[in-house]
Amino acid sequence: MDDQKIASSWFNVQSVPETYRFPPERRPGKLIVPLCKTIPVINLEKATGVDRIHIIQQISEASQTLGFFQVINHGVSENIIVETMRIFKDFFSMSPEEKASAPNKSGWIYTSSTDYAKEGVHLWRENFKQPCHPLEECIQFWPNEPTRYRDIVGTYLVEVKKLSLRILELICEGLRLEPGYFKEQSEVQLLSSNHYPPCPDPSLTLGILRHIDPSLITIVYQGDVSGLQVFKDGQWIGVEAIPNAFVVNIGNQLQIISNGKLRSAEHRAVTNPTEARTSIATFINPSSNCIIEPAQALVNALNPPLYEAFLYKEFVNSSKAFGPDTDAIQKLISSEPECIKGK
Ligand SMILES: O=C(O)CCC(=O)C(=O)O
Ligand SMILES: [Fe+2]
Repeated sequence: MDDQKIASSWFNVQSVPETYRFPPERRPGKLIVPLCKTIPVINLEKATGVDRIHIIQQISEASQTLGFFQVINHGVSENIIVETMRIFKDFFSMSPEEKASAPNKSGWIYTSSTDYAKEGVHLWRENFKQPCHPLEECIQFWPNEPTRYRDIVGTYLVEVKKLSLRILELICEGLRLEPGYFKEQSEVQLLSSNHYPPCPDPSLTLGILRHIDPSLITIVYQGDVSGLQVFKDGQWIGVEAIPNAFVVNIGNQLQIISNGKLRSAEHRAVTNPTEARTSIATFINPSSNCIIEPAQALVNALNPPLYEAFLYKEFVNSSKAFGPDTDAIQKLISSEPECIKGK
C-alpha cells in the first residue's frame, strides 16, 4: 500500500478510537493465551494408505472434543495458496473508494470496519464475502481487480472444494454414515476473507466476536500470523498459524446432522500490534432449501434426536447467521436448487 493510502486509512491511528473500544467486560482479556498443542495437525497424505483408519480416528477424535483440527499435505498446491493470499492482501490494500466502488458489486459484499458497529463498537477488521456456487455462474460477478483475481481465486476454490469433500468423506466414514452422505448438504461454497490491520492496543479490540460458524465445515487459511482462538473448557486457546496448513472447524449444521456427536466450537479473532493479518475462510454450506436434521442412522432409542428438522434458509434468516450481511447473502444465493435430504 502506498504511503498516502496508509495515511488516510481508518486504522492508521496512534491510539484506539473510542468507537472501537469494547467495554471492559467484553474485552478480549489475556492476550497471551496458550497455543493449543492439542489441536492435531493431521497429515492427509496418509489418508490414502494403510494409515487411513488412523487418520479417520484422529479426525473423529478432534471433531468430537474440540471441533477444530489442522491439515497438512492436503493436496492444495502451495503456489495457489500463496497467490490467493497475495490477491486478498492486495484487495484490502486498495483505497476505500476502490473497494467500495469496484465495477460490479452485485456478486460480492465488502464491509469496512465502520459498517460493523454492534452495540456502538466497531470490529477491528474489514471483510469481504463472495458466494461461489455455482462457480461458473458466479465468477463473472466477482471483482476484476486485483489483476487475475477471478482466475486465481477460482482455482483456489476448486482445489479447496476437492479438499473439503475429501475431509467430509473421512468424517462420514468416522460417523459410519453411508459414503456420500454429505454430498447434497455441502454444495454451496461461500468465501469470506478477513483483514485485521495492526492495532495500537489489541487489549481493547476484537477482530471477530465469539461465534459458531453456520456451516457444515469451514476451511480457514491464516498464513503465518496467529489470531484465531477457540473456547475450550472455560478458556481461550490459540490456533497456531502454520504456513501451508488449513484449519478445519466443524460448523453447527454438522453438529446437528451428527446429532451432537461432533462439536461446533465457539471461536473468535484477536488483533495484534505489529502485523496485519489476513485470513481466508471457505464455508461449506448446505443450499438454502436443504432440510437439516440428525441423520437417521445416528438416532435410536438410546440416542433420541437432539434437534428438530428445519430448512437451512430458515435457520439462516431466524438466527441472522451471517450477522449484518445475512440479508445480502440470502439475496445472492436465493436461486439455489432444492435439496431435500430428509434421511
Ligand atoms: O480470522 C480468522 O481466523 C477467523 C475467521 C472466522 O472465524 C470466520 O470467518 O468465521
Ligand atoms: Fe468462524
